[in-house]
Amino acid sequence: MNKFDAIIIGGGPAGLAEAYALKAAGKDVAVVENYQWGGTCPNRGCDPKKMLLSGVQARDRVSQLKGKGFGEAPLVKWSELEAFKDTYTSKIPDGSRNGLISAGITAIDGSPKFVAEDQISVNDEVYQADKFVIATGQRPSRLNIDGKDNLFTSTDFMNLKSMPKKVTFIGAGYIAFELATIASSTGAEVHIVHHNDRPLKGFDKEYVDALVKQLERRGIQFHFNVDTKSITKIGNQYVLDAGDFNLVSDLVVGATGRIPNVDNLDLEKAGVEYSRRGIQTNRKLQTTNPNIYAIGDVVDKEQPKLTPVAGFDARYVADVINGKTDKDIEYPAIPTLVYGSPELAKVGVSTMEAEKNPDDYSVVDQDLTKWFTYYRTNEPIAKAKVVFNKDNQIVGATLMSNESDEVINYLTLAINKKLTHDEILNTIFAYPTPASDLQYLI
Ligand SMILES: Cc1cc2nc3c(=O)[nH]c(=O)nc-3n(C[C@H](O)[C@H](O)[C@H](O)COP(=O)(O)OP(=O)(O)OC[C@H]3O[C@@H](n4cnc5c(N)ncnc54)[C@H](O)[C@@H]3O)c2cc1C
Ligand SMILES: NC(=O)c1ccc[n+]([C@@H]2O[C@H](COP(=O)([O-])OP(=O)(O)OC[C@H]3O[C@@H](n4cnc5c(N)ncnc54)[C@H](O)[C@@H]3O)[C@@H](O)[C@H]2O)c1
Repeated sequence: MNKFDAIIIGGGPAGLAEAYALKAAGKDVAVVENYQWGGTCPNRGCDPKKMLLSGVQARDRVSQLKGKGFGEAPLVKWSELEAFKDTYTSKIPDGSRNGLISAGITAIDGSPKFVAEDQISVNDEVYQADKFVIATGQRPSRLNIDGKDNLFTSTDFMNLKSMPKKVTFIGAGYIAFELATIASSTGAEVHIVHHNDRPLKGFDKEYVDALVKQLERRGIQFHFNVDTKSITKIGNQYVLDAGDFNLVSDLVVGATGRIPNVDNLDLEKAGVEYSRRGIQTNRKLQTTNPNIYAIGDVVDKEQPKLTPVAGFDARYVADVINGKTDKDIEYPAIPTLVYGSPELAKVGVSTMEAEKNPDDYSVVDQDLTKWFTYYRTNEPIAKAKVVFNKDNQIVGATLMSNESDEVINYLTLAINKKLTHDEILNTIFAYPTPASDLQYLI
């Protein structure tokens, strides 16, 4: 029998970070992956999405300066941009697998099943380990409606070889907003169909409404309170039917959330409990079997399911396994960001929570469009709501602009390090940059 100190199931950001951290501590480690080494983020998530968004960003920079040095901005040529994205993603699976092997970590291809509490079987071989770490992530959930097989996923969308003329997204969460913005920059007619009237739930409503208006100005059409009943293929087109509403398009992408990969592992044989929200863990990320941990997106947790959170989980569990900590996991403030143009970002105490507790928090809402950073690029929308506690310490923020992805990170640092206004004021930042605006935000 093959024996290891630790076996990790899933070779995505969580699993790979775990493997390297345990190997660095001298453990004998194996990782099992059943699809693309590297996982969702670099193959079919964050990274390809952000490469495709490069086209939107370049186009918008030009379009904002129309009549100020530029003419009409050209549309994004999808097939060229998609091919550019492929030059990055195509190298990920082999690169990720080879990286493990070079580090002396065993890479096993296949679908594992637990055959005992400390053993898995992969391709008819049995592997035993003292510790297991489950890091199998999530996959797109599919609406349970007639014609659900006609729905494309975010992965299918990012791999399209040509962009259809008319594209519909069902759902109004991160994926729908981001991919709709990309599709729209190619000149496609884009629709977002949502079952209620609260898109991007969890973000400040006023800012979401402003974002929706901005995307409508780009030509994206929103249809709220539409409960999709079926998708029927007629010829080369798809008919979305919701009773009193229907829409014909060339492509319908389901973007109604993701579900954890907990099936097919025979977790029952290892005594690991789970639900449709993911694997149940305690605050040490131990499952109901104390020698089996779960990390990253597959865990049933309240924290957002994001790549840096997966890495944080992995480093923490490595410390637990290596005996470096016996404390419960404590997450810092975690920034979340809807990419696009503009970007909507938040971190820490939400504006909703602050408004509900006016004795504890105050909110400073600022329009930034006239600030130099945004004026020079003629940004159509730039806003910030910053939440302070009673000691005037920044504890949360919601931002909307094309610079939000950078500024939210500075604010995250300020929140987690409890930086004061004076500390920011006494730091000399390069000027003029979004960082040098911090003294006016905090
Ligand atoms: C379209 C999209 C855009 C995103 N954009 C962002 C973003 O901008 N920023 C951000 O932080 N996050 C983003 N995310 C989320 C991010 O991709 C995930 O949070 C991150 O990949 C989680 O890492 P993980 O290792 O837990 O899971 P995954 O990356 O999903 O990796 C899990 C791995 O386990 C493998 N696996 C599954 N089942 C088994 C099995 N039975 N046996 C063996 N292996 C198995 C999978 O093939 C996969 O390789 C995005 C996700 C999507 C879908
Ligand atoms: N920028 C980022 O960090 C980023 C980007 C993309 C994805 N992600 C990760 O991937 C996850 C999944 O993204 P997502 O956009 O699929 O999920 P999501 O949970 O953000 O949004 C799903 C949306 O679908 C809606 N919905 C559910 N059922 C519906 C129905 N029957 N009809 C119409 N709408 C329906 C929900 O109300 C919600 O608005 C995110 O939660 C996040 O963890 C992160």
